[in-house]
Amino acid sequence: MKILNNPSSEIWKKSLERPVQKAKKINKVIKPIFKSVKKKGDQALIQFAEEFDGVKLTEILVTEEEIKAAKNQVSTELQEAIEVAYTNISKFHTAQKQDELVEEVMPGVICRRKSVPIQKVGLYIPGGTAPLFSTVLMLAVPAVIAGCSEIILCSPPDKEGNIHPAILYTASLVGLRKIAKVGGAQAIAAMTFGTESISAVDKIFGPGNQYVTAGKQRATNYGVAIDMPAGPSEVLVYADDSANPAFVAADLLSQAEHGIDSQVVLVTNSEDFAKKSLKEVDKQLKDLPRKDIAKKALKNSTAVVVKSRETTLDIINNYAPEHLIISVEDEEEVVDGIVNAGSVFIGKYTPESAGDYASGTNHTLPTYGYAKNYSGVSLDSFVKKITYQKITEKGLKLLGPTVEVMAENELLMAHKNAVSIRLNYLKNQK
Ligand SMILES: NC(=O)c1ccc[n+]([C@@H]2O[C@H](COP(=O)([O-])OP(=O)(O)OC[C@H]3O[C@@H](n4cnc5c(N)ncnc54)[C@H](O)[C@@H]3O)[C@@H](O)[C@H]2O)c1
Ligand SMILES: N[C@H](CO)Cc1c[nH]c[nH+]1
Ligand SMILES: [Zn+2]
Repeated sequence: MKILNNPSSEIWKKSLERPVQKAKKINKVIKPIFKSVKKKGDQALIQFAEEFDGVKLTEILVTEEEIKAAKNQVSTELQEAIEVAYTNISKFHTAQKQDELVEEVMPGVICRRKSVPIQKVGLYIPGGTAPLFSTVLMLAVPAVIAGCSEIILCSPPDKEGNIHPAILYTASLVGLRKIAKVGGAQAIAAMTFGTESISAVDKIFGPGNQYVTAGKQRATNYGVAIDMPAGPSEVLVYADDSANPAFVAADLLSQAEHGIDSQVVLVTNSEDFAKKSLKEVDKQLKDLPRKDIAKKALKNSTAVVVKSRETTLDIINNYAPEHLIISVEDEEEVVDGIVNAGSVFIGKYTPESAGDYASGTNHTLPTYGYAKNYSGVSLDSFVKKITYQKITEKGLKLLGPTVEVMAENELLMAHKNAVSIRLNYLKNQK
């Protein structure tokens, strides 16, 4: 991880570029996967599991027996931790429910808006290098609270043809029953087109590697909605001398260990603090089981030393990090200046991993700068909002002439007539 001292905006922009996503190359791989799944259904899924996951599957869907057996393989300690996380995530997502909105905008013209669940949703749970059972909570809890009627979960099988027991345990705790042993772009294609075992869905959710992310983008060509591009994890830590360099290093490493294409950034006003933090990174890295992955991610990573608060905010809002940690004395002042970030962690006792697992917020967040125009997953992601209007006789008499004038001026006489015919009818009633 290199240190940039008071760089110009050209230099910090260049240094903070995310590792290149090989979109062209990845699309070349996933195009035939989509074609094959569309044509051959389950047979293609079995073939790709053999090719990419190294296992010959006989069944795509997880059986009830497998789900029951999974519970015995998850320690009581972990079951209890999952329960705490489940409770917090449920509380925060239930609190996001919105009452139906009703507004009488003029006498007799009543407008309403109501959240209605998306019926069929597909949840992707990554399983390539780490069994992300926490992602099950992040996606399934809001899907259930929203009231989605069909929920399918896809996750890659291991070499024995199993999904990690903690993923199965968590899915069953939340009430999911349809779980498929499919990973990568083939899982996304299956949820897009449907196969014998997997129904086509209306919207696909979940993070994943570049094949999954590109697959989700491709799914949108077929009328399927997606939550957002949620790719390689990243964090930006903004810290001053009041922060603890060991805490900062631990936070940087927590996201660097996700994948070799992850990126972490430190922004600080003190060169000395930057040096201390990077020394801690080297020290803590040695003991990590995933140090080889983290080391590669750190190669894409930078510490930026800047004195001015204005430039700091410029860097953060330009980078638009998936996760932003603010560990400075006047933290709330900084919070007010943030306009682009997936999720913000405030103060030195708020590690990013608390949000990854159990604080209650959602960890499925926009990466790669998409925090500029996307939100993270929330209850809203699982509903669409239908609007309604009811116009009474009195309302039409009041509003009708406005519509007539506007329609006439747009040269759309049929639109005008739909009002005039009613107003004339009401006139003749008298
Ligand atoms: N942004 C977020 O909210 C968030 C949350 C959690 C995880 N993540 C990210 O999710 C990612 C998880 O990636 P992962 O790889 O561990 O699991 P994954 O489940 O996303 O991918 C594994 C699958 O990729 C496919 N695949 C692998 N190599 C392939 C190849 N050469 N050709 C075609 N397909 C291939 C296989 O089908 C395999 O089953 C990480 O990058 C992590 O940072 C992001
Ligand atoms: N940090 C990831 C989101 O970028 C989510 C996660 C799951 N488990 C651990 N972390
Ligand atoms: Zn994480």
